[in-house]
Amino acid sequence: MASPIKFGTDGWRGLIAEDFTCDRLAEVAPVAAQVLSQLDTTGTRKIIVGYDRRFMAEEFARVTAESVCNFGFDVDLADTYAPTPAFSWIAHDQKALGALVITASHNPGGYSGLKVKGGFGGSVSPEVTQKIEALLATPASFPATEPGRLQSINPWQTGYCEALTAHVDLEIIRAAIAAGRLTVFVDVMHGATAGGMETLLGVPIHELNSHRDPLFGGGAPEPLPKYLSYLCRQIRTHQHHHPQGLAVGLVFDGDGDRIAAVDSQGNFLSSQILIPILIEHLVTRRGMGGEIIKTVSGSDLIPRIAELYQLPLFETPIGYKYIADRMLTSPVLLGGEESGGIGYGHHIPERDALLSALYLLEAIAQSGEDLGQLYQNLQAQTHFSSAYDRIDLPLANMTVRSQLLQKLQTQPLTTLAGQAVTDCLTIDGFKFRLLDGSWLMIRFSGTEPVLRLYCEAATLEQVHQLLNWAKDWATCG
Ligand SMILES: O=P(O)(O)OC[C@H]1O[C@H](O)[C@H](O)[C@@H](O)[C@@H]1O
Repeated sequence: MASPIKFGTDGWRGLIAEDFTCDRLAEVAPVAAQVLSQLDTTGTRKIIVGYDRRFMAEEFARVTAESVCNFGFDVDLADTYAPTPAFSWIAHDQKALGALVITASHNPGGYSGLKVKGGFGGSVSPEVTQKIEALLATPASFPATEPGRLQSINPWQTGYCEALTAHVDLEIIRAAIAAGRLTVFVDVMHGATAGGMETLLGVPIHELNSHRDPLFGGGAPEPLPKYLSYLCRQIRTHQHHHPQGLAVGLVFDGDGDRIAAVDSQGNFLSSQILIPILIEHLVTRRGMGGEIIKTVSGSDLIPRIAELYQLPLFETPIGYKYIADRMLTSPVLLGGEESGGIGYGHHIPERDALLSALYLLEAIAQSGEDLGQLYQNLQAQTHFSSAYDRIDLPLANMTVRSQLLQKLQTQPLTTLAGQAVTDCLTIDGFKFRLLDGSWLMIRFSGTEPVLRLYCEAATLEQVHQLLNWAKDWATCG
């Protein structure tokens, strides 16, 4: 039986042909458009419809566009895939009501989804998605109107690419590539950023996993080390043969709003490391400032970097919508998430992996230093070094979920792997601080049926010890 239509951490996701069907989409999309129009004060009727490279993405986008059009909205329907942030940018640039994007982001190939972006250029707030859910539960009949107009657009030719490249010194990046000082590998994970970096840079780069594969090689288009062994090997081999230059690997998720990287030694760098590197770059080489936003699962290095550069810090639950909300009211430099979403107050209130990639290339080209080296410099400056990892435990069913939640609520953990808990933060999930400064967080995903276990400690050994403890706690009843 299909699951009820629920909006999670970002959008409505579902298994294709089971939960996520054309019929249900044709119901949800016009309601989402109506709710977006209720927020509008300008009188526009324009909605942008975009999609990623998943199974049937074009067909789902057409159903979305036509169903929305039938309710009197004017639709700009993408004629090809593009990253989700491109559609957020277009919605903002075109002063549209918002964008409806067919994507299940980083989820495995069986899933599709619908992300709802506001005309301000980012994810709508939980109040908005709750309103959509409420209207779906009690279908109100919307007044009949003349159908709107439907036109197609090429999302790559809307000004989005120029908006990104305007933020960086393209010439210095191109010169470093041309001189062999910098070699760029990009793993697009078969997703919607395919071709994107080459379009932006205007010079050839090494793009991996470019072809469309709706099964994502049997994994998921999520920038995690377990999917990146091929990229790491390519980089190590390249560096071995070209030791005089620096190589970098940039990795994007299925819809281009998350990023990770690999340094020239083939080491994986998650956004826990990239966020500090990007803050340092924007502050020291670009002379920028503003507030830093992190989610509760962000590394402890982030507050230390904020302190180093005397930047205010703000912490939110997980979900970029909370960061976007804050960006709309405060002068924010950067807002970033553990899962790889990083965005900038001077762009749109949305994560944008391509812009982060450009900034990272600029940081390497300007400093002449490898990403791994830039990270080590920051560790030395803040006198803080740590290791981080996350485990995602599949949940057999909703009963297991509620049992675990009840256990967390009724039997508070006071020690963890033999260490005393000094604090428990419940902004989102349960984040336990331990006596030695390490932390472990237990939280249910809002996008897939998994329990996430997050941990940061002084060494990777300690991280794995704590994660194994948590895994046993979660699985041993
Ligand atoms: O941990 P989850 O609830 O699955 O969320 C993981 C991620 O999902 C989506 O991509 C959201 O847009 C992100 O903001 C969030 O970090």
